[in-house]
Amino acid sequence: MAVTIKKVGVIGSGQMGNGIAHVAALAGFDVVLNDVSDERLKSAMATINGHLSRQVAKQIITEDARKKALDRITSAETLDGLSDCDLVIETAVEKEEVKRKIFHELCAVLKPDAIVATNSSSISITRLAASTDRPERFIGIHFMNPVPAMELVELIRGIATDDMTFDTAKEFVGKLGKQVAVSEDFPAFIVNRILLPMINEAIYTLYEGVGNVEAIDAAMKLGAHHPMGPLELADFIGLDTCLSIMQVLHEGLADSKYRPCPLLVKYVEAGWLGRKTQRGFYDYRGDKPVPTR
Ligand SMILES: CC(=O)CC(=O)SCCNC(=O)CCNC(=O)[C@H](O)C(C)(C)COP(=O)(O)OP(=O)(O)OC[C@H]1O[C@@H](n2cnc3c(N)ncnc32)[C@H](O)[C@@H]1OP(=O)(O)O
Ligand SMILES: NC(=O)C1=CN([C@@H]2O[C@H](COP(=O)(O)OP(=O)(O)OC[C@H]3O[C@@H](n4cnc5c(N)ncnc54)[C@H](OP(=O)(O)O)[C@@H]3O)[C@@H](O)[C@H]2O)C=CC1
Repeated sequence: MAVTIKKVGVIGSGQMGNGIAHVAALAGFDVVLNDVSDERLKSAMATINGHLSRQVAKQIITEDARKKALDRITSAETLDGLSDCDLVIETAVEKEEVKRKIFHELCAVLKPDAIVATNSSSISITRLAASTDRPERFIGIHFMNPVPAMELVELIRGIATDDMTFDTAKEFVGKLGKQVAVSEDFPAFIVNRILLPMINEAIYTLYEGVGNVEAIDAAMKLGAHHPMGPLELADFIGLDTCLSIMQVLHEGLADSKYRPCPLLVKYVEAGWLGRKTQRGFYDYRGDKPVPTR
């Protein structure tokens, strides 16, 4: 049986964190948003306001709903501010050691009956659960990017996740107006097991000179009706996140077909992480994106 969720904590206020805070506040939940710096939190609040305002302009929500949603979000620079949340969703960077450290610190201050979730794109839910004091109350709630626009959320149980936690997470996702797909706890789950090898292959296609950035993206947009080309989508997801997911697939499934393309590694090493750093397969610093290869 599900328990009632009223207050939701979100750890990490990047593109996924601000999207999750946005949809949760709009659905009537109180939200506490946490990040490592005040500057990050201020920028996330401005982004959320911008996205809500766009929804007002498109008459998807009312001005009153925008104001009420913003009022429901508070920010917290430390994890202490999340202590009385009923559900905490971790959505910091896709690095296992960072997530484990967060869970260790969070569990020390969080009320014992609260549910802890991760928005990880790929990492074992069972392994992350083992770094908490409550593996039975731990679950993967994997949102898609951009959160306000995408209909799907994957739910992933770890080996110890109990039925109450699963039912509560399912009910929570339903209240956000999203559909659930249940995935077993395998590397990268369902969507990224399929999507990321396609993106990695597009990067190999570029690396081997089969086509340039423009040709590859046009081919998949016009030839396969994808809403974004694979390289544009990689920049949108974040090349650091794409590389981490490929590494989890490669290590977790021990199959060379998941080898991250060396060109993806090179872009990440250069700090060209896509839209969030203004440069990736496209350069976003001008009026319109310009391919970098
Ligand atoms: C990596 C992982 O772990 C898993 C993943 O998320 S993989 C990535 C999955 N996502 C995708 O594949 C996205 C593919 N792209 C698309 O579907 C579309 O290009 C898109 C929905 C992003 C934009 O669609 P579009 O028709 O070009 O733009 P537009 O009409 O302006 O926007 C459609 C909606 O998206 C919203 N949106 C667009 N970009 C947004 C952003 N960056 N942040 C928040 N919302 C955004 C708009 O507000 C709009 O919502 P409303 O209808 O509620 O106003
Ligand atoms: N991008 C995508 O398309 C999707 C991503 N995800 C997953 O969501 C998570 C976040 O991704 P995304 O939002 O794209 O990443 P971003 O890089 O946009 O945001 C991550 C945020 O977390 C912050 N952060 C880092 N360490 C901590 C910490 N210890 N405590 C609190 N905040 C911290 C970062 O701050 P700073 O930058 O200062 O380090 C940054 O603000 C990842 O696990 C990713 O795999 C899931 C679905 C889709």
